Amino acid sequence: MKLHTLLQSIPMIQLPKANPEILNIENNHKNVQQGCLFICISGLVFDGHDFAKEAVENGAVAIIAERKLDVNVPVIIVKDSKHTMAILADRFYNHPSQKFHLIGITGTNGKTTTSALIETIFSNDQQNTGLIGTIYMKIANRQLETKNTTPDSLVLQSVFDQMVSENVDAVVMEVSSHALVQGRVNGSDFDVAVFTNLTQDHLDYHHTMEEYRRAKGLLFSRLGNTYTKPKYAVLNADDPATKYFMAETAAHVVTYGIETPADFSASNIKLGNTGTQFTLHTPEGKHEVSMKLIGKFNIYNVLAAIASTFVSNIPLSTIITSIEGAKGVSGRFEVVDGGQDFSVIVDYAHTPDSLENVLKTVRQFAKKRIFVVVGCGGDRDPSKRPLMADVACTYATNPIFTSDNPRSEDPMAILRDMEQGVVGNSYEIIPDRAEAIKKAITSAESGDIVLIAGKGHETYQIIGNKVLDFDDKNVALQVIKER
Ligand SMILES: CC(=O)N[C@H]1[C@@H](OP(=O)(O)OP(=O)(O)OC[C@H]2O[C@@H](n3ccc(=O)[nH]c3=O)[C@H](O)[C@@H]2O)O[C@H](CO)[C@@H](O)[C@@H]1O[C@H](C)C(=O)N[C@@H](C)C(=O)N[C@H](CCC(=O)O)C(=O)O
Ligand SMILES: Nc1ncnc2c1ncn2[C@@H]1O[C@H](COP(=O)(O)OP(=O)(O)OP(=O)(O)O)[C@@H](O)[C@H]1O
Ligand SMILES: N[C@H](CCC[C@H](N)C(=O)O)C(=O)O
Ligand SMILES: [Mg+2]
Repeated sequence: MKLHTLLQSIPMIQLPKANPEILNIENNHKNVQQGCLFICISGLVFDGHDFAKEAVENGAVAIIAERKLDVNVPVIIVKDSKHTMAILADRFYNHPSQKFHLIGITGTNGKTTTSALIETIFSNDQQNTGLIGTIYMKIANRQLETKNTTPDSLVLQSVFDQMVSENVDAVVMEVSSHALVQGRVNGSDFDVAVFTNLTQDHLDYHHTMEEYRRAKGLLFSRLGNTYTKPKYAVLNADDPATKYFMAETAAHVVTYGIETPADFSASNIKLGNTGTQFTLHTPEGKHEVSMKLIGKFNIYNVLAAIASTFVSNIPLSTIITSIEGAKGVSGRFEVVDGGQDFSVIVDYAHTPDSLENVLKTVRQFAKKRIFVVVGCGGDRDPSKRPLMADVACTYATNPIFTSDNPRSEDPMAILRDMEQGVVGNSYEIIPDRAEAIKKAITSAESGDIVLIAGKGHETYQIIGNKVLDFDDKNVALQVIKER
């Protein structure tokens, strides 16, 4: 595409005389090749403007920047290069998200689980699907690795483009609050926006819960109806933030809930340790549902998935059959069975609310002791550390505090932050995660439960800037074998 054609999507800019063919767009100078448009982003760690010269040496034929640069290719000055990048990427790939049905999910917990359920429902409706989220991206039958839960706009639009090429009908994606603030999804044409819940996380980045809520709200405030294409905001009626999102959105509001009257709700809930039953209420009547997913929190995820696929015109019978057959997601309340006579569960709870939900669920079935192995991520919201430690001590009989991706922080300093939340309860500190898991599993006896929280599907432990192989499930299985 010619530079001038691409730049038509940006208002009030000074068009350069030169009009080179743009073969690709890049924001990391290391990836720049001949014919690229290089976009300078001032990030939190680096300033892309510092790499403009190297980008030109690598073959950049034009540059988008927020200030003048001394380079021998055209420089187009914009107010906000991150925002511009999203708009240009959408234009470069010819507006791919307008060519399929796009569902975006935001919320503190439950995004990955709900997106997996939605993807299963669309697949069972014989639709070709795409998925973008924490664990992986999927284009039809191809899986790709992800760096972020929501990729930056260049990666996102390029993946959307590949989805269009592979005739994908419906795409479900997790939309993180970081992504909304950083404009990673600007230019993406969502048809359905889903809200799971809002509880404390990421205050290192958003500072206050109000700011965090405002970030999540961007998914709904940018969603507006048009005559030809209705848009839906699927909101959790039981969460107080829903009132705020309702006021923000121009889309049709569809609600789900358990405690508060809603368009989609659940009653007669029976929570078991191998499955869950409930009566589902929908605008098309009520149905008995029996599913394998465990815990009240998963009823919320299921209701969100049911509501968003219902408004996407999937028959209710297909939706219910899919929910009843759904197996759950890797590292989310995943049972580790090495033939032992006590339960071992690996779960991705890494916020106070998710840890509380999952421990409350475990308590409902616990006959004897509950061991919980838990840590808190380094370079992430430090204010959740004492809260998570308090939750662990409140609901588990044998809490063991350990490390969970300490990153650049001293693991002991993170553990000391956790200890601040504990008053009077006993706990153990074992900084080495493998040792902590070993201690819990070797101490457990028949009828006990061991919950290993925080890393779920992750296959690494980040210590300093080293990414070491580490998998809670494998470590647990190994210890069970050696017992
Ligand atoms: C704090 C944060 O969100 N950072 C994100 C942000 O990075 P940044 O703006 O700081 O970028 P930077 O590294 O300073 O680089 C600035 C510019 O210089 C360029 N550069 C940099 C170095 C170089 O040698 N050459 C070069 O050209 C970079 O390509 C970039 O364009 O933009 C990048 C691209 O979108 C993200 O990958 C990066 O995520 C980092 C890795 C991260 O850890 N983010 C986490 C907190 C995050 O985003 N999490 C949410 C999930 C939360 C949840 O699920 O609850 C997510 O969506 O993943
Ligand atoms: N609806 C829910 N409400 C509260 N907690 C939940 C809910 N669903 C899942 N959880 C808990 O949160 C953990 C993470 O779930 P999931 O991966 O689906 O959320 P996520 O929003 O994608 O998280 P992340 O933002 O880290 O990617 C689960 O392992 C479980 O402990
Ligand atoms: N999306 C979350 C994942 C946290 C997972 C936990 N294992 C950690 O490293 O803190 C985050 O980036 O905060
Ligand atoms: Mg996720």
